[in-house]
Amino acid sequence: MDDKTYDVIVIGAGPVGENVADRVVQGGLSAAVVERELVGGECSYWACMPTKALLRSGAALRAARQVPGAREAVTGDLDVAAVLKRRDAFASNWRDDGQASWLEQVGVPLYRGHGRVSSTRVVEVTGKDGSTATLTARHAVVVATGSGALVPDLEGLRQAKPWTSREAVVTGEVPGRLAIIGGGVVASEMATAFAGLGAAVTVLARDGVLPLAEPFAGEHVVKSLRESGVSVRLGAEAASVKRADDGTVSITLTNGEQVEADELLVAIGRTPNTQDIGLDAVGLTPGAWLTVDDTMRVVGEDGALFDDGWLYAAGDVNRRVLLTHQGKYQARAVGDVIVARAKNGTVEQGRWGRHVATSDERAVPQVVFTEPEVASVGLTAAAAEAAGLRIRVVDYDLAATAGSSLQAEAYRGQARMVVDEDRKVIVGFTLVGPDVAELLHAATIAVVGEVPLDRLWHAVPAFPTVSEVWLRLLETYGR
Ligand SMILES: Cc1cc2nc3c(=O)[nH]c(=O)nc-3n(C[C@H](O)[C@H](O)[C@H](O)COP(=O)(O)OP(=O)(O)OC[C@H]3O[C@@H](n4cnc5c(N)ncnc54)[C@H](O)[C@@H]3O)c2cc1C
Ligand SMILES: NC(=O)c1ccc[n+]([C@@H]2O[C@H](COP(=O)([O-])OP(=O)(O)OC[C@H]3O[C@@H](n4cnc5c(N)ncnc54)[C@H](O)[C@@H]3O)[C@@H](O)[C@H]2O)c1
Repeated sequence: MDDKTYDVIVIGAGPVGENVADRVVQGGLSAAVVERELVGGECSYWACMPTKALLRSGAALRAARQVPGAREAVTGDLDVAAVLKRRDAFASNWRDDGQASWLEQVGVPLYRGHGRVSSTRVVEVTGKDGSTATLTARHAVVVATGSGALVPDLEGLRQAKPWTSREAVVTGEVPGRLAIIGGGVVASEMATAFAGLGAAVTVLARDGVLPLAEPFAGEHVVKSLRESGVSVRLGAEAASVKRADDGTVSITLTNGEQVEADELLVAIGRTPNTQDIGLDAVGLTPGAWLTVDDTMRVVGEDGALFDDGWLYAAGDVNRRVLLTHQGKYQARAVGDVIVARAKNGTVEQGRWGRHVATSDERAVPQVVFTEPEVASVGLTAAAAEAAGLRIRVVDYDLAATAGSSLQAEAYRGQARMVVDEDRKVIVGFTLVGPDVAELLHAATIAVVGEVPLDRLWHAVPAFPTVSEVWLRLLETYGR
């Protein structure tokens, strides 16, 4: 490999890193990207895309079974081999040719290898063949190295070789019995997917299911998982794990009970990929999340700007929001602000300015692709109260709209809007129900746009759609 100088060096070509580089180049600077694995990162090959492919066939089957006429046409269960094949295709068969050639097209050189910061604005790249390159940045280095699965220090757990989300996502076989430690997003989605694929699933949800969402979201998901045969053990905490010679995994709970399974998935959150990226070489702490200011520049433990501001961190690694779309939103802001600073342009860093990721604070949309789906944006009622807002909570039964009754028999769901009473705007919105994912963006626009409730009365939902819930919520709130 050769030694080169670029305006910007990005470490990590996940969804965030590749977008930072693209934006920088669009702004007229040069950028290079360093990637140790596959261009496209976790999201493309081990997370968003393949997991949603694993979930979609089951959702389509359930939807057909809920509509008379279609129901009669469905005679069998999921074709597991076909589902896994579709999953493989959505993970591009774990080949990154497509995304690597996109980088080439947009004019971003790719350095394949492990990147480490070695000194101010300098990144050393070590290729798999041991070759090295020294890349120097004129303006900025952006760390976009993402995160990996967190595996806790539980007695016997590592020796039992548990699955993390990666092994669950790539599996070629559906285990007969799958136990899951965790009750968050990964645990809920993978319980839904593997139950649909025929596994007997046990969820050990120490802190409940989807504890950060509105409480009714977790309740709906638990009810539905249980109806599909999943054993959901709320409050159950694993104390130790042992894998027997025949492959059986035994999980001993803190109350002494035992749960047996053929595979164990650990899904309790993420850890930053900062252990071995040279942070120690510049006086930062390896293995820690990188804290940033509003323009994604790394700050020290005291909150002061790190050095002269040459080091940025975007995406999972800065822990602001661990979601692809928010990371890419940060990437657009970071790419643009680096260009602005390099050209001595104006930095728009006020609230909702071009160079800051204001939505990260209170307007993050997320869809959990469980059955039913959970789609939310902004603050839950509890979070809004904790933030000191004077709120009113408005709930509506999603099944009571004409659109939902047409969509499916025995449709179950709920909607909640959280209104800031002082400003009469929506600060949080949650929808739970089949196929609510595509309803979310209207709520995101209402929250980000801080659209006054008075004006929302003029946004008339089409009849007969599930979106009519917007009108029902306003009517419930009163005019
Ligand atoms: C199972 C699962 C499902 C998910 N589903 C969704 C979803 O449906 N929707 C959603 O929005 N989010 C989802 N997420 C979250 C999403 O995957 C992440 O938020 C997103 O991938 C973060 O992007 P990133 O670019 O910051 O990091 P990553 O995608 O982790 O990419 C980081 C890249 O940096 C590379 N890298 C790391 N260290 C180095 C180094 N030293 N040198 C060179 N390269 C390096 C890595 O190889 C990787 O390619 C899911 C996560 C999981 C685990
Ligand atoms: N559809 C999506 O948007 C999607 C899908 C999957 C993952 N993701 C993202 O990926 C990230 C990781 O997901 P995740 O589910 O691993 O993390 P998470 O933070 O969503 O959930 C982890 C859960 O594990 C529990 N927990 C923590 N420590 C534990 C312990 N020692 N024992 C038992 N339970 C414990 C927590 O209370 C929490 O409920 C999340 O930030 C999520 O947003 C998003």
